[in-house]
Amino acid sequence: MPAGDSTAPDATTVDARPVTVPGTEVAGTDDPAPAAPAARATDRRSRAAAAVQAWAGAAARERLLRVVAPLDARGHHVVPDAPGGSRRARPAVTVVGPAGVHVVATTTWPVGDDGVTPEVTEELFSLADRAYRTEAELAELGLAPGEVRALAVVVGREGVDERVGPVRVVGERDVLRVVEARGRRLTGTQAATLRDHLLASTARPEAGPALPGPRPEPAAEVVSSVPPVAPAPVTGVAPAASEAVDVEPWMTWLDPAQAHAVRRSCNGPSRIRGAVGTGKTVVALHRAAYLARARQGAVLLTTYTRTLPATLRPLLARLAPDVADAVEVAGVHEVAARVLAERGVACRIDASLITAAWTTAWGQVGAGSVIDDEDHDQVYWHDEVTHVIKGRGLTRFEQYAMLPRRGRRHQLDGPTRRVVWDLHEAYARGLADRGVHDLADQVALAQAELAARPEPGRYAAVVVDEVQDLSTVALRLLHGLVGDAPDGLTLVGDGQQTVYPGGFALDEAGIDVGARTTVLDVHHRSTAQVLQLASTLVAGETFPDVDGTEQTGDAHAPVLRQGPSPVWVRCANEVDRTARLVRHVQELVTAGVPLGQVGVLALSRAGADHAVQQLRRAGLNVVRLEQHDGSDVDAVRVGAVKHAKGLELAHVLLADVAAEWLDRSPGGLDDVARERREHRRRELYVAMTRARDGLWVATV
Ligand SMILES: Nc1ncnc2c1ncn2[C@@H]1O[C@H](COP(=O)(O)OP(=O)(O)OP(=O)(O)O)[C@@H](O)[C@H]1O
Repeated sequence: MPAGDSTAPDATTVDARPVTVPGTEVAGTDDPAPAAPAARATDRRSRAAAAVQAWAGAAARERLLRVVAPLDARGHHVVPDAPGGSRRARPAVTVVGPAGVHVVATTTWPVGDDGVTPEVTEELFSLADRAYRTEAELAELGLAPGEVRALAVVVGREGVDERVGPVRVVGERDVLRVVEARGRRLTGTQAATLRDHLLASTARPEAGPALPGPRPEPAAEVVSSVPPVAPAPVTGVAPAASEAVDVEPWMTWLDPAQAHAVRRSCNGPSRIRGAVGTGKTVVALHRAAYLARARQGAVLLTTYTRTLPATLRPLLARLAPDVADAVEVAGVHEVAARVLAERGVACRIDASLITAAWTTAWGQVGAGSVIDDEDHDQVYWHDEVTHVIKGRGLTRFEQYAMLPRRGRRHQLDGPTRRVVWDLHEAYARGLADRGVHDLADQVALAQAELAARPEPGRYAAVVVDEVQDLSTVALRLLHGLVGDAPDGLTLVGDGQQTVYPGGFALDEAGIDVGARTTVLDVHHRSTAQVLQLASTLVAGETFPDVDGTEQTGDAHAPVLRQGPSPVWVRCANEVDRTARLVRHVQELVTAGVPLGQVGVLALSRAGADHAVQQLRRAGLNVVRLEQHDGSDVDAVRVGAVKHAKGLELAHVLLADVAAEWLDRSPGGLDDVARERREHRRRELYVAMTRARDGLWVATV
């Protein structure tokens, strides 16, 4: 078909050409009817116009069906769109198949240099709106929002590939290639489910216009995972093992609460929470991509853990190649460092000088004082200074004297707090004397810098994963980047997995999430057996949630996936434990488990170092988690639990667990011992729940 045909009349253009439409009694302008009264003439004219419009609509539909015929021939389902949209909307079809969902319409896209006319703008806007409505409808079943694409086709053309907002404009002869280039994303069962749903919905009347834009906030305090319309059972459309797709299953198919959380529109900062393995990181990735598509400007996806961004970056590139460049994935310290560098603010981080500053301060203030007791080690006071004091950005002793110290069980009296404050000041002097800053200073400097000279356009939105690990100052920094803008700040996390003792509440950082919280409750990672053992560690325990309340963990739906029982070995001594650990890794390798799917996690650095040494001695390839760049290297992952946050492995071995940490009720513990034990057990809980299939714990 010639290029010029793209401007042929269609349903949006009332053309008065003299055409006789078969099956109608209405003729064109040379109607030989005898002269009649004016009213009858007007009536005839309007009936003629309607008939021509109907004809033109039918022709446009036919043309559209010709455009998608090659897809039909390749096994994609073509579903006619429901009537609706704007009066001038072109007919559209939804193509559902292995390559995802495409809402397709033809366009009068300009051929020459005329630019985009208002008519084309309206066509594309209308198509984007149809795709948006389809996305909303299919999200109820769990289809990931990014899977619905809007395709405007220039009839008779080849080699056209333009993007106008969310709409991709392609030539007719490019359609098949463009669609199939997306690879195999949906299983046959999923595609058929979507087709049936769309076919059923085309039969029902439109729910009225639903243009993209601000949507009303829900009245409920917490949005439950139950979608507004009962979805098809997730299990019914989840990919079966025999129907492999080219992408990770979660990239295209979400559970309904996840899909809701990704698309939810909020008039201010919002929160997404859920127990371990409920897909929070998955949702964070989807939401970052979703916001990048919906907005002008960059989106920041950030987290506290330095190692997690390296894992997230390649996932995002696969999930959303179309917007991967618009999403910056960076740890919060990386963001702070960048801000300072851009503004020429000096900030020198030097680990050995930082340690020297601490050691000197401890010698000057801590050693021999009331805080130098048997109950607390220096790590406790270091955490108190860096997380509790500096993490909040406290500047005066009076602030610290009154602080509730949420999450720290051991109460400190006034004189003790005074000593801790003196220690903090001595440490600060020590850093200054050496011309260095620690990581808490780095974030505080960047936060102060941005507060003094804001940069409102830097990011269109910020999505924070593992928010429970951030400090108050880090949250202020991130909040400062986007403020309370609609959908500006999305906080994702689980207070039960807190492994740093800052204990902050969102209001300390000036953040109010109001009723804008979504709770995820389908566990997607571990077997029921792994989860059951891990859950005993936190059952009945409370933790200070970022909403300022004391919480027990979020519940999740029963886990159906079954696997072997976790192994708990009681070893005679350390030598015995190491030998068994190495042997178990070797057994997994012999059983065909890839080395990269085995993780050895430790609670202490010494435990991780020892495991690395012994595994290497046995000839096994090892990569330290803190040095891992997220690539798919064939080596056992070894590291501290802190570095395993957000990660998962098929098999997890715990290298340095003390038997008493697993003991349910030791009794008679004072506050300090109780706090330490709770902290340990929370870390163990995080470590164990990194395992998808196998868990091995050895105690001495
Ligand atoms: N919709 C889904 N379909 C299939 N798998 C999913 C889905 N959502 C999540 N998963 C899988 O579940 C596992 C856990 O997901 P994710 O890491 O996002 O959970 P999380 O809540 O962030 O976990 P944690 O808090 O324990 O770190 C991953 O293997 C992920 O691929």
